[in-house]
Amino acid sequence: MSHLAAMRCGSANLASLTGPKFTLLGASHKTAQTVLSIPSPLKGFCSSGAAKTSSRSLSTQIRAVRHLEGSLIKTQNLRFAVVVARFNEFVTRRLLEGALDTFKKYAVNEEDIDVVWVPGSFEIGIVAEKLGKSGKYHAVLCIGAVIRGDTSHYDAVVNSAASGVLSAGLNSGVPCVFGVLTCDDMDQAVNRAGGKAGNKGSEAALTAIEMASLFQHHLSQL
Ligand SMILES: Nc1c(NC[C@H](O)[C@H](O)[C@H](O)CO)[nH]c(=O)[nH]c1=O
Ligand SMILES: CC(=O)[C@@H](O)COP(=O)(O)O
Repeated sequence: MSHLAAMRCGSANLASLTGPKFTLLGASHKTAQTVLSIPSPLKGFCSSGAAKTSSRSLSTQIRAVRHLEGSLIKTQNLRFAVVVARFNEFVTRRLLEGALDTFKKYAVNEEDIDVVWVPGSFEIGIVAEKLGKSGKYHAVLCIGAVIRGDTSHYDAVVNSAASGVLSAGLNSGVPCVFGVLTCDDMDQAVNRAGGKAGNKGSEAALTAIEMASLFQHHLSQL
């Protein structure tokens, strides 16, 4: 069912709530129980001819809003690729360590993680896209550290890295997570790679787990 169809169906339900038979306040206890006991999140939510739906099926269509969210617990069968830029390796290695620690903490199997090194952040996108399209991974985590120099080179690398990771995700359909630091100086970078401001590699790994789980457990049948 498309989102549009779901929305149409949703408005049909809303309209029915104002009708004589289906006012919310007038709903019997029995009806409320019926609503709560609908088993599958998708099955029976919307039939093709919403306008022609019978009174009986309408009562089973009034239901709570569904919230779909990735789990940080069911991680055992999730596979990840990590693309890491070697440029500013002093920083990126620490980001990678943070990411691997987090994967371990959340029970991702070591053999389900592949780490791919690239020269710099500019090169991350093309590799992430290839890995995403391989069908071998549930998410691709991209790690790099871009630090401002004297010229506009910084902006070119930052923009390319961000749009490269974004495109990789959109083109492959596999979540590609942006764990690339964009810093004015080395201090800012070190602080975010296990220093005063935490470890952004670790945070990005958590995002990768949540997105992998969301896709695997909720979005794969759409
Ligand atoms: N200056 C930084 C770079 N520059 C290198 C580029 O990423 C790229 O490898 C080169 O232009 C060849 O295509 N990379 C970083 O990751 N961080 C930097 O601060
Ligand atoms: C972000 C960079 O690529 C950086 O190393 C470039 O430094 P510069 O602008 O001084 O050439």
